Amino acid sequence: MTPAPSPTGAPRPRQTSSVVVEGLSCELAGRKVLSNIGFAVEEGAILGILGPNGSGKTTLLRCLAGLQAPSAGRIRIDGADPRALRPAELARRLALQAQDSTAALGFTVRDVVGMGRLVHRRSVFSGNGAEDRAIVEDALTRLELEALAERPVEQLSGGERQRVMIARALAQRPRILLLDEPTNHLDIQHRFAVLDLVRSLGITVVMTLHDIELAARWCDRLLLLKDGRLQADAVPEEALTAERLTAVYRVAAAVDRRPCDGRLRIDLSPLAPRRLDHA
Ligand SMILES: Nc1ncnc2c1ncn2[C@@H]1O[C@H](COP(=O)(O)OP(=O)(O)OP(=O)(O)O)[C@@H](O)[C@H]1O
Repeated sequence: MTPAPSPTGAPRPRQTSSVVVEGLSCELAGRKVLSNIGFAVEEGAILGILGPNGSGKTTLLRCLAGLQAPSAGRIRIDGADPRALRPAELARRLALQAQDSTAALGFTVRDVVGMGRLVHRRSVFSGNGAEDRAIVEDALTRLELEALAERPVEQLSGGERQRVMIARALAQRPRILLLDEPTNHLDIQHRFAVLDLVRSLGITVVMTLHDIELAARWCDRLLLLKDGRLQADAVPEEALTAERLTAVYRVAAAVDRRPCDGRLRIDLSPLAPRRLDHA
């Protein structure tokens, strides 16, 4: 997959924070699923969110995208509260690739990627300009979807559909990209390719991931969540200690660096089974 240009061409200098979260808590169905979360993402940086199932990763992304109201705290997306922005204005600032792509069923791949351009039109009924078409073709090419462009999305495999949803988010040409487990259906080659592509965009990216080594390799900073609470907010080398991985994931962990390139090597294995004491 070919790296995409940032909307303005060259990657922007990393100076200001494009995402700022302070004291964020969120309740769903009367249960607190995020508690007092705070962090900032520098413009152009990639933030990875890690944590076990149910730790609040998707809820945090939904809060950033303005889809979920916090019960306390403050979120700023390029200086603005996402829930105070008009939908079109918010969509020009950020794009969310969600895990659930059922909204796209019944459309071809090209149509679905083209939906990323709708936010840039005055009306959904206004014409599909040459620039829009070129951006859609570019996104299809970058995600290696040209051969699938006329196929209905419901006929695609899980990994192909995942690439379509990423292409749609790219076609939106946002300043901030939110990705919810962008690699979970992808084979290893496409995982690397998609993450290389994301890295090459030069825009701010916040993504949830389950693969800890991929997160360590492609993210500038990592958040670790457990039960809705922040356990770490640091560069991968500092966030991913063996003690913290054991505490967060309840697995045995060993972390060292590969001699060949100095990258983090993370070895996880089950904890010794606990004896079940029966009275
Ligand atoms: N609409 C909802 N109503 C009530 N509870 C919800 C709702 N959505 C999520 N939850 C709960 O909130 C908690 C956090 O869910 P969330 O989807 O954010 O976790 P996650 O870290 O993304 O999990 P996973 O790794 O399994 O995708 C979970 O306990 C989940 O059951």
